[in-house]
Amino acid sequence: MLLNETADQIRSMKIRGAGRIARTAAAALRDYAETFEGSDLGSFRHGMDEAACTLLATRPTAVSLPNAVRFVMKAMDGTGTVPEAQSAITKAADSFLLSSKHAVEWIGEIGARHISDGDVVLTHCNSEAALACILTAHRQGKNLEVFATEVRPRNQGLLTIRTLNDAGVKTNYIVDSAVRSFINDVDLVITGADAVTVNGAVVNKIGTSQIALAAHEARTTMLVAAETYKFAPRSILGERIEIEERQTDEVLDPAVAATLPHVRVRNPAFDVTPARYVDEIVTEMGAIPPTMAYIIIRDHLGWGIEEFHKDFEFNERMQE
Ligand SMILES: O=C(COP(=O)(O)O)[C@H](O)[C@H](O)COP(=O)(O)O
Repeated sequence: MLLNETADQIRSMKIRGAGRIARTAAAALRDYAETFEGSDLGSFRHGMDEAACTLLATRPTAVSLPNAVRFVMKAMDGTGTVPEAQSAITKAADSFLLSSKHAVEWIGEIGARHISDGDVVLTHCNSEAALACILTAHRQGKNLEVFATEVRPRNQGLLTIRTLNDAGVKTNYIVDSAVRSFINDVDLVITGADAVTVNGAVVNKIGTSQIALAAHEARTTMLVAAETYKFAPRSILGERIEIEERQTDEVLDPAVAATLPHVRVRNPAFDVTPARYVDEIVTEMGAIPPTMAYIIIRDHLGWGIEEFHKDFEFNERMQE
């Protein structure tokens, strides 16, 4: 697929979910690099910067996207020829794809240990990482029941219930506003994440923070399943995660909206759950308290403060 087509598919949400978006972007950069013909390293780098920019502009919230793009682009550092740079990019992209796949598998294993036989689990949206925990526990023979929300307005819950149904997991499908009515029947909430900030706040599908509040009030455990490449390095510098606000026609038919001149339709796609409402974040490095986010960013992702200078140079180059 051409890079612009890939970008369109991410923008229109044909490809969605933070992990998939990141893997798709890494593969798109690799494929784009391989199509370059010529020997001028400057032109190659310029083309790669443009491709990175195109991908980064698709959706603003999932931090897995800039983290994946940076990981792949950084591989060009120190290369002296186009073939060298191409091969470094291919290697980095392939290594990201493999480690991302393994991360989800590990999260499944670790998350499944938090699920006991007979548990009722509630999940929101359609998260590979959250589903990995549920499906691993199911494969281990634990008897589970799941509540899955509808996820207005894009109904990602449909994807979730199909997957759960295909695996033979007993599932209840509920509208988003029914969460509080059922929360006392639930032992554990597991969601995914689009971003985790340095203070342990979790950015995920709109409605997650309401579910976390309901879980907190009911003393129901709230787990977040997230690969470490969803942790947001730039939040160390106080940079906020942009919450994507999508087109209003996803919420209300434009013909109806046209009859309501005093009504403004709002459609934020994500919200922020403060760390105090999250019991643990299940990463491929283990389950951690959300307050350990800084350690993940600094020690595991390797983002010391000096890295921001390099990152700044990269951003400057991309804006040229
Ligand atoms: O909020 C969403 C998807 O939102 P959208 O449908 O708007 O992309 C998912 O919970 C996270 O991205 C985690 O998913 P995963 O665990 O698969 O990375």
